[in-house]
This record gives sequence, structure tokens and C-alpha cells, in this order.
Amino acid sequence: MTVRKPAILVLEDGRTFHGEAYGSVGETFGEAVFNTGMTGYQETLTDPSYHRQVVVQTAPHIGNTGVNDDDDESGRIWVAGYVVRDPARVSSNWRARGGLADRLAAEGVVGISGIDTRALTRHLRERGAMRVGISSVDDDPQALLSRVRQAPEMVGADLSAEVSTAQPYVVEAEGEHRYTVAALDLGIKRNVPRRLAARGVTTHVLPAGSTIEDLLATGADAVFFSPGPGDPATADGPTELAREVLRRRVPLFGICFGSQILGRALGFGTYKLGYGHRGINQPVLDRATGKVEVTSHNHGFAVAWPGREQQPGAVRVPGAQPGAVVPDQVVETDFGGVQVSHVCLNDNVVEGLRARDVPAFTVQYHPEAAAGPHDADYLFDRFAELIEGGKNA
Ligand SMILES: NC(=O)CC[C@H](N)C(=O)O
Repeated sequence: MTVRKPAILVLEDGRTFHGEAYGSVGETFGEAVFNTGMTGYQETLTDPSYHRQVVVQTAPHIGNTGVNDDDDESGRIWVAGYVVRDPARVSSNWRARGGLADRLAAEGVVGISGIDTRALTRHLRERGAMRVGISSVDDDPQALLSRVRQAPEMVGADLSAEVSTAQPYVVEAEGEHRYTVAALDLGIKRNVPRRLAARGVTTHVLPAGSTIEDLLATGADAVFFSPGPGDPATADGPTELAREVLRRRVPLFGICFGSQILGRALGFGTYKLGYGHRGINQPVLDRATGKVEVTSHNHGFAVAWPGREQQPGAVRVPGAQPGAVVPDQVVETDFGGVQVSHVCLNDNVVEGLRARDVPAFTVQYHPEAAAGPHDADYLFDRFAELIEGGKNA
């Protein structure tokens, strides 16, 4: 029988929740963010973009299908802490190799259960993402609060080097080889090379500190900038690298953090959203086709579009989020005209950029989403078409 151990969760504004230790017993700090996905907790936990974040799951029952050998998005759990309401007592799935609580404990991930995660989420939605501490070793909220306030903030956090691969590796194309892509690993998820491989792409995954020579030495037909944790405003090295790729007109695709970096390379700023987008049912408009896709998101920052006085989503009170539509405007940059290709229909946040004069595009969300939805999978076809165009140019 498991012994129940009390635990506390304290937000940096002092709000305190009481629950029970879940996973590892101990103390942890990070940025409190909520994820509204009803499924895919194993992919969430192992997504490197959650490094230094304490993830709150709004779905009340977590762990039902246990953990399996197939669904990890990287080699380990990255979340700094885990907050759930009602952990499953039994794992039930034909692929399950064990229980979630045991996996969390084995990897030293401090969590808390028995939390009213909806109340906590509403608080974060109104006040914004903020630092948090969880402790099952000190039951004094005041003492924990002072440690929470000493923990590092997400703004200004430069985390790519902490999650990137130490050594380059190759993911081979499935079937006939068509293209070679050099992927800069800023916190890549396994499903990106997999979706590329399905299009005949061999992906060379390279460490975050790679140079343009390293990228091109792979024989790459195109370059990919991966998702990843941290504040894009700190990623000066990758931004300069992206500018070099653009100068050479090598086809370039960026997802999430990669999108923000490409945005910076094109001359745009980035800003922090109030509470971010994390979940798997975010509606996004593809402005090229007029189609709405239901998509997976995990971002706390976004590209700032010039001329919009107040960036959407930066407002912390949901009712006050401005409803202005992104103008169908072409902004002239060092690399020619750039347009917003995708926009989030919940709050008009820029969700994609398309360069008109250089072969580059980005999305802020996750076409590689596992466990889905797969509406945005076509973006990998667009990438393949861009590469094909580049080969024929
Ligand atoms: N998934 C990602 O690539 C996240 C990008 C960035 N760290 C953000 O929070 O916005």
C-alpha cells in the first residue's frame, strides 16, 4: 500500500493549494503552466519544450493508460513538476509497461495530486503564468514562497543548450530517399524526423551550437529549426544562423521556438503571452486556404506583428483580449515581404509566417503533434514542396 504524503503547491503570488505527493517526494520549482489536452500526457511529459515548467493538467484523470515504450518525444521526462487532480489507480492499455507515478518517481519528478486543477488553471488564466513551487518535504507555505520568489523566471531563460543533443545523429528516410534536411536541435521532438521520414526525408539532427558549415556539410537540401524551451529573445546564436540560411536561400522551416527564431531573423520581435497556449484543440486559420485546423500547441511566447499596439494574448483577463484580425499586410524585411500565414482563432496570436521572397515559412504550433490531432500534417508536405522547388530553382 502506498503511504499518502501531504504536499503543498505555492504560486509566486502566494496562492496555496494542498494535496498529496505524486511521483517523487521532494521539492521543485518552475513556471506554472496549464495544458488542456485530454490525452497525450506521456508526450507532454517528455517534450523538451516543457523544461523548467511545472505542468498542470486540466483533464481531471491522468495516468489511465500508464506509460509505454513508444510514445516518448525524447529520452527523458523534462517537466520540472507535475500537477494533477485524480491519478489513475490502475493503468490499463495493451501497450502499457508500467504506471505513470512509478515512472515519475524513477525519474525524480516531483508532482502533486489531489489539486483542484481547474481552480488553479483559472487563477493562472487570470493572473498569467508565474513561478511555482511544490514541496512534499516542507509544509510551511511561507518558507516555500520565499524560495519560489528566488527561482529563475522564464523571461530571459536561455535553455537550448540544456536540452540539445550532444552529438549529431541521423534519422533515415522511409522508403525511397528524396531529400536531406539538417535539423537544428533546440529541443526537438522525435515525431518531427518521423513525419519527415514518411516523406522520404533523411534528417541530420545537429546540436544547438552548430554553424552554417555544420548544417551544409550534411549535404542538406533544406534546414529545419526545432521547437524548444526558453525565451526566444535570448536565442541570438540561432537567430544569426537563421539569417545566414536565409541569405543563402536554403529552404527553411521552423516550428514553435524555431518559428520565433525565424521571426527574429526576419526582423520581428517576440513577446510573452499572458498564459500561453498548451493543449490539443486550438483552432488555427490557414490564411492561404481559409481552412480552420484543430491543432496542438505548446507555447508561452509569440512573434510580435508590427503596428498592433497591444499584442493579443498578452492581456491576462480573457474577456479583454482584443478581437482585431491580423491585417492582410505584407511587411517588408531585410529578406523581402513577409505575411502572417496562420492565426489562432481564440485570440489572434500570430501562428505562422510566410516569406514571399525567400524559401522560408514557419508555424508556431505543432504539425508533428502526437497524440494528434493531425489536421496540420500537410505542413510537412508544404516543406517537401518547398524543398522540391529549391532543388529545381
Ligand atoms: N514548443 C516550443 O517550441 C515552445 C517555444 C517557446 N519556449 C515558448 O514557450 O513559446
